[in-house]
Amino acid sequence: MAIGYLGPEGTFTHAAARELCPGTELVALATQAQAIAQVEDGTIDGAVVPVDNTVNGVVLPTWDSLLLTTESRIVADVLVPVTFNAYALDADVAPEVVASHPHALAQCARYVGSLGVPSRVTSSTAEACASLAPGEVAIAAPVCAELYPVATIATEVEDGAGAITQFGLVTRDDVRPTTERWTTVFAALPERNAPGSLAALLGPLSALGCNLENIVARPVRDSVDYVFLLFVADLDADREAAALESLGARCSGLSVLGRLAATKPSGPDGASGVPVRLASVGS
Ligand SMILES: O=C(O)C(=O)C[C@]1(C(=O)O)C=C[C@@H](O)C=C1
Repeated sequence: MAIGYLGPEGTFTHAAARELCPGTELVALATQAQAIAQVEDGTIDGAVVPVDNTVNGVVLPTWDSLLLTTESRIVADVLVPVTFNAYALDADVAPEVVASHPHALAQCARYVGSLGVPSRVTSSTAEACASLAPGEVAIAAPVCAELYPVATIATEVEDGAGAITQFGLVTRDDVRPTTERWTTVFAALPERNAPGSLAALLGPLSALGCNLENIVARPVRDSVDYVFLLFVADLDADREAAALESLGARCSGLSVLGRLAATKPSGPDGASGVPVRLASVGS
């Protein structure tokens, strides 16, 4: 059993993979696109990928990669609190460049701006530490202080405390999480050439008592069409079946990209999925 993750060691995805798949062989890969493609073609048994972040929203490269698959879907998930430190090879560094994953640079925009130097985008936060050059500052997880030969020059450099990233386990098995309630992610291609086709697709969901929590439009490759990612929350099995039937009758293509547990333990205060997101937005 081998599970891929966005490497190298010390990424937030690595932490999520250890939580979701304890005792399993973990394989470091360069991108989540590569990880999902390797699940799809059977090279690996599963992959852990970021799906949503309380600051940056849905993680588009993950969903765009899932849209290219036919067998793979998200079968389990976990929330990981995200906090960043700044590292350099030398504690007395005069910063010339700041390096990290684009999501990390965005979540630490104030600190990054205060350095007043150009950014170097890396494939992950830990990769910034692994490839750190003299004169560079890397932004990465606290655990990187133990994994890489770096000096910590600042801690908790994120703009706002309490950010959380949700990670999903992608496999080819259609195994539901052991919960009664979950958010199902449907990819639906409505019949677009008629006025009101999107409203016709979505309207019946409310009559079925389904909570449409989020909707994201993504372009369909090699076409002028868009596919809509529908995050429908608080579904039990019956309601999910009814939602599938209703959507299927009103669109030209439909697939289930995965199920995310609506309520799960995690976060420093033991708070749960959706309520955490709402609480952090409101506070
Ligand atoms: O670079 C990492 O450490 C990752 O696991 C990726 C990732 C992301 O894609 O959002 C995960 C969590 C953080 O929000 C920053 C980066």
